[in-house]
Formats: sequence, structure tokens, C-alpha cells
Amino acid sequence: MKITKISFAKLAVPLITPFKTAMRTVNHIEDVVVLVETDDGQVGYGAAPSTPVITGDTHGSIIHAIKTVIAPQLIGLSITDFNQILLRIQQSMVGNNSAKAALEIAIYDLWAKWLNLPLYKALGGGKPQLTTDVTISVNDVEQMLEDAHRAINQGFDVLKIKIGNDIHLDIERVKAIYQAVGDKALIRLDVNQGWTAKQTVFAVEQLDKAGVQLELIEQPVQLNDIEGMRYVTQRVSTPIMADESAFSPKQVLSLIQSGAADIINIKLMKTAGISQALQIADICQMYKVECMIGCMLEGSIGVAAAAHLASARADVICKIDLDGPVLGQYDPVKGGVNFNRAQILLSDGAGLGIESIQGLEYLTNGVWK
Ligand SMILES: C[C@H](N)C(=O)N[C@@H](CCC(=O)O)C(=O)O
Ligand SMILES: [Mg+2]
Repeated sequence: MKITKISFAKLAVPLITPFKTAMRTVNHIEDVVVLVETDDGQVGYGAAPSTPVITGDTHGSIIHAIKTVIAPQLIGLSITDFNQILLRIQQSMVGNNSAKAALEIAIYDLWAKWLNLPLYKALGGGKPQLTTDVTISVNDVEQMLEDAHRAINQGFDVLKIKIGNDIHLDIERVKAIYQAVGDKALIRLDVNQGWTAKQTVFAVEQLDKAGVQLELIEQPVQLNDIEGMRYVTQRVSTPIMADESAFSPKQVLSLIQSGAADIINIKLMKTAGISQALQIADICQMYKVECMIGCMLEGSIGVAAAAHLASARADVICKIDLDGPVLGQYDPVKGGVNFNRAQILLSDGAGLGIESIQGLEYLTNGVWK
């Protein structure tokens, strides 16, 4: 099982409706697919999206980092030297977390194939079914109400409401959505860093007064404003979740120890893959802090890996935000994890269980076109 080749492809899927947050608007799921081949004919699949405003990584930087820095250190290593491969990936360079994540996902796929187990069983086992929330993009109130009603009619019972571009309008958005569907769905908010700490406390007071009950508020303030996260967490009873502030295990430890978050959102593109996501799960388990497993606006290869991790670490990963694949018009990946609206079903195929991928556009010379 020696690694012989690492190559790249592009996989694009148009979205059903534009994905809009306080930070960006996206119309397509577009992933770099990383294919790791071994001398016994196996292929491991990994993938990563471009998220320049979140991770700093773009399709070009992901390919460049893997092609010129990381891949040369992996060629010739055997999958049986699993920990050595993971160390090389993590120590190869500073940053470039999405590149490391895509590679790690492919390596974990190969490792579980070598063990002849689905990844979630190789990681310790768990239930093969998960239920995800769905994201309601930030828009005018009428559009958000229409989207919320549609989501509920499709069977989603947890809505992740994107806000954060106008504090007063945000409060009106949340009140209107809660009034319309608050008895049918759990409401979580994602501010994507759009408020200040004081604005967050003000918003929670206004929403409390209006009788709005929220499950949690995700990343209300700027990613580096850890004092702001702490200020809010200490003052409101609604649980506060860290997303953009929580990339590395060290950051998570520090957020928890300083009382700056009640919940941690784990995403493979932030943690540079599965190995550090497991470290974060361990830290959270130690401190009895719940986690969410999240994803970027990305397709079903990377999100499948996150689903396997969530299944295996259900001891601490209690909340699921893995809706990336169902926001697309179709899923080009066959076999593996089935994403059907709110229901996620892991297959018992080895590794990620991927059988085929439609519409892969191979990138000759590893250049993003
Ligand atoms: C897609 C998922 N539900 C989500 O909202 N993820 C991110 C933003 C992803 C992106 O901009 O690509 C989040 O902030 O939680
Ligand atoms: Mg978020």
C-alpha cells in the first residue's frame, strides 16, 4: 500500500439557491478533489473547497501546497505507516489547513480500506444514521420566511439562520422566523462574526423580551475577539458557540479554559483534517463541552468524512450541521454516504465507501482552470 501518485480534479455542482452569509455569497459548490493512489491499485478520495474569507485557502493555494510541498514528502510511504503520514502532513508547512484536510481525508479513506472497514467503524464505531440541520441564507425577511417554510415542509426540524449584516434587521428576521416556525423547528443562529459583543448582548435581550427561544448563537463576534466571545458567553443564558475562533486544539483549549464559548464547532477544513478534529473532540470530552460537526459550503466527499467522524464521536459531537451536499442541485458522488435532505446514511463500504464520481474534471499539471 505504498503511495505512488497524488493528483487533482475539479468537482462543481450548482446550488439550488445562492448561499449567503454575513461574509460571502456563493452560487456553486466547487471542490478540489485530491486522489491518492497506491501501488496495489487503491484510490483514496479527499476534497476541499475554496474559503478565502474563513481559512484563507483558495483552490489554487490548496493545489499548490499539496503539489509543491506536501505530496513530495508522502510519495513512497506505506499506508501502514499511518501515523507517520499524518505527522508529515501536519508538520509539512504552517497554515494551509484545507490542503492538509483534503489530503488527510484521502489518507483516512485508504487506511480504513486497508482495514476493510467503513471509516466510522475504523474510528471506533457508531450509528450509521445522522440528522442534519439546514441553513437559511441571510436575505430579506420575506425570502427567509419562505425558505424556512420550505425547509420544514422538506422534513428539517433544525434551522440554522444566517444573520449578521444588520443588527436591527437581524433581530426582526429572527423574531419573524421564530413566530412563523418556532413551534416546528429548533432555531440556531449563525452571525458569522457580524456583531460586536455589546450588540450581541443587546440582541439576546431583545429576543428574550419577545419570547424567542434559541438553541444557540454561533460566532457572534470577530474571530480574534476572544475577550468579546467571553464577554457574551458570561452575560447571556443562550449558549454561545465558537466557529471561526476555533481552528486548532490549542485555540479550543484556550476558549474553554477562559470561558469564551459554551460549544465548539468542529470543521475538518479548520482543523486541517481528521487527526486534529479528534484531538478537539478529546479536549471537549475532557471538559464536558458539547461540539457541533460543521462543514463549509462543500460537497459530499469532505462532508462524508465529517459524517463518519461525527458517528464515531457521538459521545461529544451532539449537533450536526452537514448540509453542504443537500444545498446542491444533485450529488455527483455515488456509493458512500447518502445525503437525503435531513437524513444522512453512512454505507458499510470500506473507507468512505465512494464507488464513483460523476463529472470529475481532471486537472492536468495540477492547475485550477
Ligand atoms: C454550510 C454550513 N451549514 C455553514 O453554514 N458553514 C459555515 C460557512 C460556510 C462557508 O461560508 O462556506 C459556517 O459559518 O458555519
Ligand atoms: Mg458558522
